[in-house]
Amino acid sequence: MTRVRLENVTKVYGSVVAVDHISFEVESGELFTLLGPSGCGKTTTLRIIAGFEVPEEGKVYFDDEEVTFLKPYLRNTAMVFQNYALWPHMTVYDNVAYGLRIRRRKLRLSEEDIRRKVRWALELVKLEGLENRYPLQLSGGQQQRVALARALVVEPRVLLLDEPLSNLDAKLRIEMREEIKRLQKKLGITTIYVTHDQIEAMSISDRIAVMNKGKLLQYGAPREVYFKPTNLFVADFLGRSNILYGEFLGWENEYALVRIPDLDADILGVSPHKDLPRKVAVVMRPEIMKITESRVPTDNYIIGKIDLVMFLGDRVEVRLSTGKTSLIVYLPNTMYPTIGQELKLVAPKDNVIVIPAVWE
Ligand SMILES: Nc1ncnc2c1ncn2[C@@H]1O[C@H](COP(=O)(O)OP(=O)(O)OP(=O)(O)O)[C@@H](O)[C@H]1O
Repeated sequence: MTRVRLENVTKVYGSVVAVDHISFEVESGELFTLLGPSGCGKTTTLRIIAGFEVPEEGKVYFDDEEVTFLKPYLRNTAMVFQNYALWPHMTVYDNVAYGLRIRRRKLRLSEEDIRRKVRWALELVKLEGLENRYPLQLSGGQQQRVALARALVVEPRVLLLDEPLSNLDAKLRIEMREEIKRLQKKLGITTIYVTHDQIEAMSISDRIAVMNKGKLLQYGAPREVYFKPTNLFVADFLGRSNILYGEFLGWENEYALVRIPDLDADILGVSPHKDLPRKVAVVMRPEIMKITESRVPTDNYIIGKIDLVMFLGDRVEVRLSTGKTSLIVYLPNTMYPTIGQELKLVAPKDNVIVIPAVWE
């Protein structure tokens, strides 16, 4: 099992800083996800770890060994690509065996050893019986399984997955992400996963690193990053948020008090920052707001009128018009809200997040 550490890594293409002084550590056996919008530098970071790219600055370590300049084939990583990158003229068996055959001498493998290992990998990804098919005779999901088997068969120190589910339909994506998570836990391979899909990232990862414009903005366990975003980009990119701008008035015990002109009210919330500037943003997730029957205003009391109702199956999403703004609120699917209905809500102050009002 291998720890992966990046120290201050920077990669520049011409005038584009693809990766900008990034540092993080992936623990041994962990599933670590790089999450961010297109072009934020996720793939470049992965390619640096694989050794396909050499950074201009910074260092990469596998455990305590520096590998920044080590050739890719000496790192023993395996990569799975979005487009599978299977060899169309080779059968499933030969695709999976390929990595073993090129290492055959070094690893002193007999044809029987190879057969055993290929069988093991195909069993892991549930493709037994399809050994003699060609990639084009397989569905997208099956092709992705072959790609996964081909990566796992060499028993890599580090498994690198670059948007592996992007080409699959929604249902299959959910099925495969479950399977990847199960497999990864079973084998305990240190895995670095790249995606722009925040739900996929939260569901599959031990920890997530959120990137934007080449920079790593925050990393932590999914719950930590979701519930305690330290900046506006993370709050907005991960999950859905109501973001309201206001003026920080000071601390009331451990709570930040914020005047919000759009609500014509003061809101209390918690902050991951000890010091807050005057201009702040208040983040309220749509699911934190609770209906109250109280007419007596309490902390973080919000009253408004519903102007849009959307039934989403597992919940009802409403738009609540309040003050000069409109909030997204999730209600249980047992409720039948209607347009024009008045709603009285409380946003529990421990679930309201206050952060500086800057987008970086
Ligand atoms: N070989 C290259 N030559 C020039 N610019 C590049 C090269 N590779 C990446 N870039 C640029 O570096 C930036 C980061 O690209 P990267 O592919 O790492 O982003 P990404 O987050 O993986 O995006 P996507 O999800 O779209 O693949 C982008 O602006 C991209 O255009």
